[in-house]
Amino acid sequence: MTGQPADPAQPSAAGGSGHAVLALGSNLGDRAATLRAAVALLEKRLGVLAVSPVYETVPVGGPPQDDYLNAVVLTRPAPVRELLAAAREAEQAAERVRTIRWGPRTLDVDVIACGDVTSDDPEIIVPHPRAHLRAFVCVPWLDVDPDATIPGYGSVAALVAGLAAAGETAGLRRAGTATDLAAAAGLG
Ligand SMILES: Nc1ncnc2c1ncn2[C@@H]1O[C@H](COP(=O)(O)OP(=O)(O)OP(=O)(O)O)[C@@H](O)[C@H]1O
Ligand SMILES: Nc1nc2c(c(=O)[nH]1)N=C(CO)CN2
Repeated sequence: MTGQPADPAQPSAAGGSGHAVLALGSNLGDRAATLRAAVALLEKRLGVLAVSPVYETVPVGGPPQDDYLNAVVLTRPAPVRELLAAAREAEQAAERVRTIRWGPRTLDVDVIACGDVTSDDPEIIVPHPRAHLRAFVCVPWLDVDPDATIPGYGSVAALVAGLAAAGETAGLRRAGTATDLAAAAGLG
């Protein structure tokens, strides 16, 4: 934590009200270690408020590739460009190489939402335009914030129910406690 009150609902003039939501994914290299390092970096740059359980997930879209570890992190709110900069810094620290769209990667960090803030800047679209379609985002997000909503799409609980009914959650399973991310954020 950064020494400020850990209240996710605290308003912030810098980044709108509420907290920011970042989604992490890794399917190359030591996936669990990569996620832990990313959470530690996000703690330093933004201040981590909560981390979800880690899920092992079947790849959605893209070429045939190995399974992912996915998790969601809640951070303090910040301007969306700052959130993107922290996400990119974490990806660079993991030596991410961009090749084909939706191809395998050491680390992907997507900015999913930040309270009720919206951005249509193509460099940083908020809420993330595909978040509501992705069980590997919505399921861990719901775990860590049961009251979550996506501006324009409604409650994440309802989205997860719809994804489950469509069979989209079948490719997710909780990873073991060895991948727990809380310690990496200093959350004990
Ligand atoms: N909310 C956002 N979070 C992260 N990147 C974003 C966001 N909105 C737009 N972008 C832009 O998307 C571009 C592609 O990002 P990236 O290569 O991580 O895509 P991807 O993770 O493969 O696919 P997807 O966007 O479907 O998750 C980046 O240049 C980035 O600036
Ligand atoms: N299971 C899973 N599938 C994906 C993921 C991901 O993180 N997990 N990320 C993608 C592009 O961001 C495309 N497909």
